Amino acid sequence: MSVEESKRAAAKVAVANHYPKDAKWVGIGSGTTIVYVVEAIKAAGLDTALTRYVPTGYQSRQLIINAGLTAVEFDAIPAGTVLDVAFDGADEVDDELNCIKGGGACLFQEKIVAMQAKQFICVADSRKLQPRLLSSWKYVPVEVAPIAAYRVLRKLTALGSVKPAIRTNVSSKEGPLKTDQDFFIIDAPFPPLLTEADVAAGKDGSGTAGVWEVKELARQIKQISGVLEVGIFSGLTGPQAQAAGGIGGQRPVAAYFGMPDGTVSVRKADV
Ligand SMILES: O=C[C@H](O)[C@H](O)[C@H](O)COP(=O)(O)O
Repeated sequence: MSVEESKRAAAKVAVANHYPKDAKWVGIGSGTTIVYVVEAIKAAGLDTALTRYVPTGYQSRQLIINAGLTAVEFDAIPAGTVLDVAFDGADEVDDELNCIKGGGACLFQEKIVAMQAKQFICVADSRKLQPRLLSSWKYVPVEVAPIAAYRVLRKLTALGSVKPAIRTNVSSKEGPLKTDQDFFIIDAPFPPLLTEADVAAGKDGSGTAGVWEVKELARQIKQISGVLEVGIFSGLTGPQAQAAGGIGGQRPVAAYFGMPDGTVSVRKADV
């Protein structure tokens, strides 16, 4: 089965298992895999007339509109509204469902949409399924204010990143790539990151200087002035956040992976 077909298979199962029949608010992520989620929503024959779909960027909004669904920007949803579910792709997912996102330059809106949802569901193909983050995918995308970019590069190097770099356009237009917020993306390589289970088992990283635990690295990058958001999605899941009196979490409750043999593999969070 092709990678595209495997993404389609994963999307179909994820929508069948997690799309509430009476959904009023649904978050729609970015990238190539989310296209199949929207396709599956349409194919399910649900009544979507009263459902509002919250995009995570320009591509996501166009996807919703072109599917004949109703897009409502994040800043236009009524105060106190909690999304029933948010679907999105990922660049890599570890054993504990921590994710790397932002390979397609979307991460800030993806994070606020995920964190406004009762449950965040990840859909991907088998290449994204790894025991630890940065096993196959090699860098953490970080969205930064252009004026602070060189400062952030220096701070990332101090945290142990080897040769972080401002992402440039792949088109003929030269210069740094701009996000939907008109910010830059810095791609910061780090070695494979430790999970909570690794830390509990006493593992201490690569043996060299630096921060290698998922949540701690995310926390330290987020603290750098000039950083809008970091492409590590870790910490609480939606249900865990709600149990703690909050709304949603940035870690998915479940991740669906389309496998080369046509099956769909599922990882579920500890909730
Ligand atoms: O920046 C892009 C987003 O985080 C995507 O969700 C992520 O890169 C996965 O994209 P794809 O489904 O194309 O692999």
